[in-house]
Amino acid sequence: MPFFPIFINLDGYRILIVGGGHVACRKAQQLAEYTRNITAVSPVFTGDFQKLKDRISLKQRAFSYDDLLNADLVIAATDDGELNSGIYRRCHESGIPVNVVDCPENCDFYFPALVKRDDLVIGITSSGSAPGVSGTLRKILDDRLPRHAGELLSEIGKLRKKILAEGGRPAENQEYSALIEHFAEEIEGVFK
Ligand SMILES: C[C@@]1(CC(=O)O)c2cc3[nH]c(cc4nc(cc5[nH]c(cc(n2)[C@H]1CCC(=O)O)[C@@](C)(CC(=O)O)[C@@H]5CCC(=O)O)C(CC(=O)O)=C4CCC(=O)O)c(CCC(=O)O)c3CC(=O)O
Ligand SMILES: NC(=O)C1=CN([C@@H]2O[C@H](COP(=O)(O)OP(=O)(O)OC[C@H]3O[C@@H](n4cnc5c(N)ncnc54)[C@H](O)[C@@H]3O)[C@@H](O)[C@H]2O)C=CC1
Repeated sequence: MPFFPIFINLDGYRILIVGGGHVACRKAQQLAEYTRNITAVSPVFTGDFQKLKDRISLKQRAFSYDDLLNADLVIAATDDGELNSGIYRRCHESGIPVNVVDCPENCDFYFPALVKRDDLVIGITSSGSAPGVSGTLRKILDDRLPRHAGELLSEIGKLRKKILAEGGRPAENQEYSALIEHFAEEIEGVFK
């Protein structure tokens, strides 16, 4: 079965990343765009990972199972398969959602490839079939999607809020429909 995409508000989630390598770093870079409450534990962090130190709490030591006591969402991203499976089992016992990077069967949730323009977020998955394909499609969309798509969305969002505050219905508002039409034309232009 394909994976179902769910977009989560990460406010209030304490996220724990176990591992400090290439894969853990990619997960950390993604998550850091959506929340500040991230801790990573690893005896060694790559140079790119260390660049995130202002946004992520880096604990330079081996993982301890006690680390799970302060976590609501866990990413097991070490190169130690046995440790990753152990983290999976303990998270399951404790009811903590977990992503295990070397074992799709041991994942409660999966990372998508992401295209982001402010609040506009496109998530892509191959449902585990071939993650490299998700990354390739992400690059194509990211190159084409206009940089200002997020600003256009923000403008439309502000109008929608105003209409709702005045007791109106966005779907019946001409200015709102015209802005969405303008948005569609801008996007369609680059995909023709
Ligand atoms: C199940 C999942 C679990 C999860 O990690 O959440 C998973 C699992 C595994 N990935 C593996 C390999 C690779 N993964 C990538 C890249 C990405 N992987 C991502 C997600 C996911 N990967 C989830 C499924 C999502 C989906 O199906 O779409 C992306 C989309 C998001 C992200 O990581 O942020 C990100 C692209 C981001 C971008 O470019 O935008 C590359 C390419 C590269 O590194 O450039 C390779 C090498 C090429 C290849 O194999 O395709 C392996 C084998 C490891 C080994 O060989 O040891 C496993 C384990 C297994 O399959 O057994
Ligand atoms: N899901 C995905 O997107 C992908 C998953 N993988 C898998 O991800 C795994 C990790 O790959 P890389 O990041 O490239 O490896 P890496 O060798 O760059 O990093 C491994 C990290 O694990 C840390 N680590 C090891 N023992 C630890 C412990 N006891 N406590 C805390 N941290 C510990 C190391 O310090 C290191 O930072 C591999 O098993 C690989 O098969 C690989 C590519 C993509």
